[in-house]
Amino acid sequence: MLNKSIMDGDNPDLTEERMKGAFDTDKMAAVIYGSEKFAIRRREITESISRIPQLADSKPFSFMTREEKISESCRKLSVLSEHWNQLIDTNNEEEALHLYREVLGLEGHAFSLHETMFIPSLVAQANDEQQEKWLGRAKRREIIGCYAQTEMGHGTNLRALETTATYYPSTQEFILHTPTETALKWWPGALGKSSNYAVVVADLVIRDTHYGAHPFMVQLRDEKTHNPLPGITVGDIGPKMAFNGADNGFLGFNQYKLPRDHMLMRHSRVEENGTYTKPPHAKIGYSSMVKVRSRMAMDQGLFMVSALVIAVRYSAVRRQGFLDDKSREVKVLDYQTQQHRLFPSIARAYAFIFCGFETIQLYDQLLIDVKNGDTSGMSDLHALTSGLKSVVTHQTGEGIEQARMACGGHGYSMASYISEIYGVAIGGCTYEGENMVMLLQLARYLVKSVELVKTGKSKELGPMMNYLAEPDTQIDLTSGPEAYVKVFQHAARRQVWKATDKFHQLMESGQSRDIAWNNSAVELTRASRLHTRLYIMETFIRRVSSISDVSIKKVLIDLVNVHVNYEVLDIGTYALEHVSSTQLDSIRSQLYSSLDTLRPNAVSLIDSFQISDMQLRSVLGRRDGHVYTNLFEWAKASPLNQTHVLPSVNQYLKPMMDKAKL
Ligand SMILES: CC/C=C\C/C=C\C/C=C\C/C=C\CCC(=O)SCCNC(=O)CCNC(=O)[C@H](O)C(C)(C)COP(=O)(O)OP(=O)(O)OC[C@H]1O[C@@H](n2cnc3c(N)ncnc32)[C@H](O)[C@@H]1OP(=O)(O)O
Ligand SMILES: Cc1cc2nc3c(=O)[nH]c(=O)nc-3n(C[C@H](O)[C@H](O)[C@H](O)COP(=O)(O)OP(=O)(O)OC[C@H]3O[C@@H](n4cnc5c(N)ncnc54)[C@H](O)[C@@H]3O)c2cc1C
Repeated sequence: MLNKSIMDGDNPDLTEERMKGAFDTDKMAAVIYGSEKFAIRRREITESISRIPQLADSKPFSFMTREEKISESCRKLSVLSEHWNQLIDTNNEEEALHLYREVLGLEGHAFSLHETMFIPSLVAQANDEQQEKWLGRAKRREIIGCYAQTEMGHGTNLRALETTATYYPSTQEFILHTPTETALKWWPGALGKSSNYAVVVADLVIRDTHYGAHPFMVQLRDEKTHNPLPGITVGDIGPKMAFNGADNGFLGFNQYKLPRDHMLMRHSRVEENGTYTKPPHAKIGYSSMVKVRSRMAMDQGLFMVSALVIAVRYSAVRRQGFLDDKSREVKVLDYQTQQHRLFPSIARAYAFIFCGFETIQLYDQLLIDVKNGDTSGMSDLHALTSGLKSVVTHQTGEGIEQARMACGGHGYSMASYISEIYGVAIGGCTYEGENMVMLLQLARYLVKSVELVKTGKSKELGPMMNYLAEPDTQIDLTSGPEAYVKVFQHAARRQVWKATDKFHQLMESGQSRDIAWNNSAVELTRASRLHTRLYIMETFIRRVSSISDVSIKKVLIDLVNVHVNYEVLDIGTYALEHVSSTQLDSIRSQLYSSLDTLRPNAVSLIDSFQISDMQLRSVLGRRDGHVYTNLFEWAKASPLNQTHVLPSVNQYLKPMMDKAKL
């Protein structure tokens, strides 16, 4: 059996799709998740979870209030605490994240930031003694932590953070203080009600000199009573667009005393007498953000996949309208428009995940290098992950929204769960650096790269930048995916140079650097997007070329074909400089035929992600495809349907109607 999801009693339309798949979904899972070993571990973990009934949702999540969601996730976390060691290798971050996704889903929970930012901050920023003191406790979950950086008045511009940490040599203490309302920490996940510790980012002040943002380990709540400690104001910021299982919070300090050794001192130090040692790289304190950004291609790829699993499975069981055969309605997945809506997103999701593996490894390597005193890779990874987080979050948002529309009316129902996936994923456009701002960070790097080329220093170009120095060449579109890479290189190179030239010309015309930058910003962000999309395409092709299994490689080449054709058409206005409109027409025809080629493998391609029904929380996306019966059951479970006559009818509608009858 090539598609391992085939089960007796499933919806025959889905079974038919799974029979059509031309490759082994377990083998594809090994490619997606980086190794056969991890793909197997994922399945084992999912299987073990299913044997612990207390880990199941106690009722449909969509019908829960915010308080119920928070209580439910805490209940499950306490059940999990009895099983951690038997379920996962607790030192393996990917296993832990899989466990969280399966059991707790995506709406957030008390440990939302503990694994993703609190522990990584201690790993990257705390010195050995500090790690000895806190890291073990954090890993054993004796304490719950979060990452408190953003303030009500400033998230983007970290240099303007108002919270101060003033050092007093006389007492060898810092005083943490929130001088204004806008200085309140605002947004940190799991801060409001769950965390009892936080890595707090504050402006370090010693003898009236401001040294800028530095991280501090701060206890917020009493470990016995969980009450806030004196001098601390903390609470929940209220409901959000989505992610309402998490208690994003506010935090204020009133002259709160903190011992000297609570500043995280791996890279910068404050001695007892107040002498300050600066870090080996000015931005090393920003590393926790780079860590999360380096994960975002993977995490966003998986958000998009969840929506696509739902939309593709549903499209294979939803029948509406006719093609040739007028005796039976067709699966909506057979419509070219439906394929055009969904398949390019499947391709992007695969591409994002392959990029994600690469950037996660780059971050892990950077962490080792920095520990050994080598900070030279920081700028490259900062630039790469800044662009990547911006492009993948934006395209993921687009892909999920198309997946929702592809499910018609039922996509709009919470039974599909796609709106929740969208709401959580789209937050990624904002958190870890607002997308425009991060595109402009990459643009700084691109402009510097062009300046290197212009001044004859091309040899100093960073990784992935050599194409900026190359001349335009003739493109032979029949020579395979590499030709499409060339189209992207041409378009990206032209746009990067154009934006840089504009910036330079504005400065030459007398504008200050900052004003010239602002007046070139839209062109600069365009350059960053093209450069990043080129990186995604190259990574995708490189990864697929490295695969040896013939059937897996074949279907992934089909997916690459969808990707490259779609992407080049999508940047048509830029590509037109290098590709004629006749050539674009031929790319369009190739895209349509590549959609056709991919069609028989669509369900197997999304099944390969092996996302469980428990994690998916979607009636439309059920693995067994029994959508309609379960849709009715789901609606019957609505709290509104627990009584025939609502109190509001008796109180308002009935008297109103009765009065109208008089
Ligand atoms: C993992 C999640 C899994 C699932 C998700 C599920 C649900 C979601 C749940 C929760 C969300 C999770 C996490 C969210 C947490 C947060 O949002 S934490 C807060 C994040 N905040 C930000 O990202 C703030 C963004 N702002 C910045 O990073 C900086 O302010 C800035 C980079 C924009 C500017 O910094 P400045 O200090 O002012 O520097 P600059 O003058 O612009 O640049 C000077 C030079 O420094 C280089 N540089 C900047 N940053 C770095 C870096 N990190 N590393 C290396 N170099 C850096 C910059 O490029 C400049 O270089 P030049 O050579 O050009 O001078
Ligand atoms: C779901 C979620 C979870 C979060 N979790 C955390 C957390 O755990 N910890 C934490 O500390 N924070 C967290 N945050 C906060 C988040 O990191 C910030 O909201 C984010 O960095 C954006 O900053 P901002 O809100 O100040 O946006 P702003 O900077 O105010 O953005 C507003 C507009 O101004 C534009 N803009 C701002 N500066 C520039 C510029 N220099 N050039 C051009 N345009 C500019 C932006 O592009 C945007 O269009 C979270 C946010 C969300 C939504």
